[in-house]
Amino acid sequence: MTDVSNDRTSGAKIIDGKAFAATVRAQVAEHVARLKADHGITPGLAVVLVGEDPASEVYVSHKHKATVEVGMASFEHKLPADASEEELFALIDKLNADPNVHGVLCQFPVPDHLDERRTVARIDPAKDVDGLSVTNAGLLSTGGKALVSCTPLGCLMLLRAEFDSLSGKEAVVVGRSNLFGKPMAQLLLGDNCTVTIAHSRTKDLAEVCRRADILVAAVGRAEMVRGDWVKPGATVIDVGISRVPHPDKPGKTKLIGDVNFAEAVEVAGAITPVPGGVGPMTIACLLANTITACCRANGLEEPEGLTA
Ligand SMILES: Nc1nc(=O)c2c([nH]1)NC[C@@H]1CN(c3ccc(C(=O)N[C@@H](CCC(=O)O)C(=O)O)cc3)C=[N+]21
Repeated sequence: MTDVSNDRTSGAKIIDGKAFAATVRAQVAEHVARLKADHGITPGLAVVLVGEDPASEVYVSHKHKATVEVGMASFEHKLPADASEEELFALIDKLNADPNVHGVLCQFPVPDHLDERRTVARIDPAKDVDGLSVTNAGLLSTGGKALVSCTPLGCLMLLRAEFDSLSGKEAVVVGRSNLFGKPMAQLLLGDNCTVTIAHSRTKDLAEVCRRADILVAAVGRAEMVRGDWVKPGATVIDVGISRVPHPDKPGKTKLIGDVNFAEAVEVAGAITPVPGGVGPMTIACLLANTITACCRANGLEEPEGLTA
């Protein structure tokens, strides 16, 4: 089957995350223009990259480009792979204190001699646009005004657009990371879903997944979720991004998700593709979080629709 448009007669609706992300970025750009015109404020995002991981370099350059495109200030800081914790923390302290920087993100993974938990803890929670700090995770789970981790926030936006209401839906999140699974579960709970967090030790994982009206796969294992794990008509959100050798183009790679797309698309009601699904939403939500942080820092009203 080659037709992947939304009006096919069989198979699932393909959720176009790339197009949705473009609308989010356009909203962000409008707010940036207003902040500049009405208040003389340019929202700024600082990204810190330690070491020379090629995948991370690509992500960071995508983030930089997207930031500049919406009219924000982008501050890129690269530290050598052998940078000490003192050097990294000195940089984070400087960004925390800089009034032109409203969001601070340290790209992960960091080299082994550095500690992600300690790094996140060093970032001012008000600038923690990854939503990873203990403060933001705690605010999210207690229904407060958190900065919410970008990928789960993007998934929530896609899901809200698919349904009139998420209330009462059976949601299964496969994966329990602090970066994704846990905040995703909290967001779905906040929208009144019945939430199950499944993971690698879950008994009868396929059976648990088959209960889901909303199945969110973030296991980190390529194509692990098979077609017969999907309840007919379910909405499937694929958070996986594995880079594998391209089957037809020697020397090239391709991205695949945690869901076996070809199988699942025949069963699901709606499904996100990889690429072009969740990934672009992550970057759009990073920009959205920077606006939110900027408005809060300046005591201004927050834009609607860009937060949870
Ligand atoms: N502190 C931190 N925060 C992050 O949010 C973070 C991180 N570290 N480390 C790495 C992961 C990964 N990540 C992605 C962002 C965009 C795409 C994205 O735009 N993907 C496109 C395709 C891109 C391509 O073709 O390579 C898509 O799925 O369509 C994917 C993955 C953010 N991460």
